[in-house]
Amino acid sequence: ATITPTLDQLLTSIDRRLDLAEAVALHKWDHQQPVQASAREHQVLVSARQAAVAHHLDPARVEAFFADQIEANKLLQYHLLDTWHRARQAPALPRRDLANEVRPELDLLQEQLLSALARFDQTPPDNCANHLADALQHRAEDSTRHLALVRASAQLCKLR
Ligand SMILES: O=C(O)C(=O)C[C@]1(C(=O)O)C=C[C@@H](O)C=C1
Repeated sequence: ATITPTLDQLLTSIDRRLDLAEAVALHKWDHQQPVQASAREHQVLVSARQAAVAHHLDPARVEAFFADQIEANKLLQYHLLDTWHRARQAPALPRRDLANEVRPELDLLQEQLLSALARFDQTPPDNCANHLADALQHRAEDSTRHLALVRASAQLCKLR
């Protein structure tokens, strides 16, 4: 299949956000916090909606896109926590504070995601769903990441 650069750039940004799920899950493991943080989700969605206009994007499109990013992030977190519970331990990775380090980094990715989404929406590929499926297969390092990418990109081809 042909590589669609705008799709590829968007998936790279989506992947970067998913990469942070491990640091989030480690913080939640250490501090026995639930994965679900509804107030924070609301903040993320409000902020994304507000930034949509500057990117000439429909706020509803942006909210749906970020809701999918959050769902995919939670999917990875639940999976990681399950793995660590089974092992009775979490990996000895450097810890990063959720509020002071990881969430600000998630916030920084918002702009990158919106730019990439705007470029993608300007020239969506023909046979979008087929292109997407090929790109996801090509990109995912393992079946868990593949599933998370599928979840994160659920509405990408749903263009008005
Ligand atoms: O900030 C957190 O606590 C996260 O787990 C990250 C995130 C997100 O993807 O932005 C995901 C799930 C939470 O419900 C809130 C936000």
